[in-house]
Amino acid sequence: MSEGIILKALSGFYYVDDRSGAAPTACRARGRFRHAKISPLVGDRVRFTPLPDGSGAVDEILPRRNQFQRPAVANIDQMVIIASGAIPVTDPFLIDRMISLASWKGCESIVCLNKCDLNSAQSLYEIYRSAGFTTLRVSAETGEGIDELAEIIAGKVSAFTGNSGVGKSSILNALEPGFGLPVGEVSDKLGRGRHTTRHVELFRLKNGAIVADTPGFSSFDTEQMEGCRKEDLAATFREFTPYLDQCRFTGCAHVKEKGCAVLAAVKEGEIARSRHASYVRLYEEAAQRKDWEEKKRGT
Ligand SMILES: Nc1nc2c(ncn2[C@@H]2O[C@H](COP(=O)(O)OP(=O)(O)OP(=O)(O)O)[C@@H](O)[C@H]2O)c(=O)[nH]1
Ligand SMILES: [Zn+2]
Repeated sequence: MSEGIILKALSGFYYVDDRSGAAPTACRARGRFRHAKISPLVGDRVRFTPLPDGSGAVDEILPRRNQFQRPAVANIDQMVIIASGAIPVTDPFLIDRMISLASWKGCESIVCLNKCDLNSAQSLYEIYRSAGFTTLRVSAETGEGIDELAEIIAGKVSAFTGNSGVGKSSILNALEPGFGLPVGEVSDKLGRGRHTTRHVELFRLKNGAIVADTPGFSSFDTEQMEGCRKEDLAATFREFTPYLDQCRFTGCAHVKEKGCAVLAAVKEGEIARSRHASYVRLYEEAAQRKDWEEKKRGT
């Protein structure tokens, strides 16, 4: 039996890389996974049996460190959230939702502001820098900041996410010239990308980084995203931490309560307004999701 990592899942095949330098083995999953309703995910570490015809069969999925539904990947060390101050301009809510989800799953977030040749994304830069995230400016076009990004992802498994057309594939091409990933035109009047990337795929870069390019999302897609319980949400906003035990009432929701230390910090400019607004939106969503799940269970 061999061991490897699933780089790509397409049309019922899982492409498993065993680090031998040979092309990945196209594997089918054993029937028992289907019966147990378990699907192997891109990023899964698996044991597989190579078959005489060059294909293989996935026998076992090794324990996952984490798993995400959108993008559908497992075992991610860090989310690299690509955003842009140029068209298509990124809504900070999308960044905050990704960061919160990643944090809940035990995964670091890096904010990478692309297209800085067109727009320096100053307000996004300040929001995420001051919240304590590694925030960098890059340009896939001019190459600015690409070396810094290469250092941040070296030796780790990173997922590149971001709204469609923000330049995820372009950045991968800039990191590894010769990759030649297809890049879409942002020609649409609304400034949306064209969803060039349709599936999740992991790429191994020369510096040992493993990177997932994921399909770009729109705000519509993210409405259906998973999330944590409302009680766990504040802990996924890292800059709230120093204030969480300073509120007047225990169990404070930090939404509009009297004597809330988080709200006071927002007022003082110590927490960005957009970050708190995202928190409130996610809080309301989490509350609704709970109601809905309870109704579904008939409780
Ligand atoms: N000026 C400029 N244009 C860029 C930059 N990065 C990407 N673009 C352009 O933005 C458009 C979209 O780039 P993609 O790399 O396809 O974006 P994506 O995020 O992978 O898009 P999806 O696959 O739809 O999620 C292309 O026309 C790129 O040439 C940049 O740093 N500067
Ligand atoms: Zn509070």
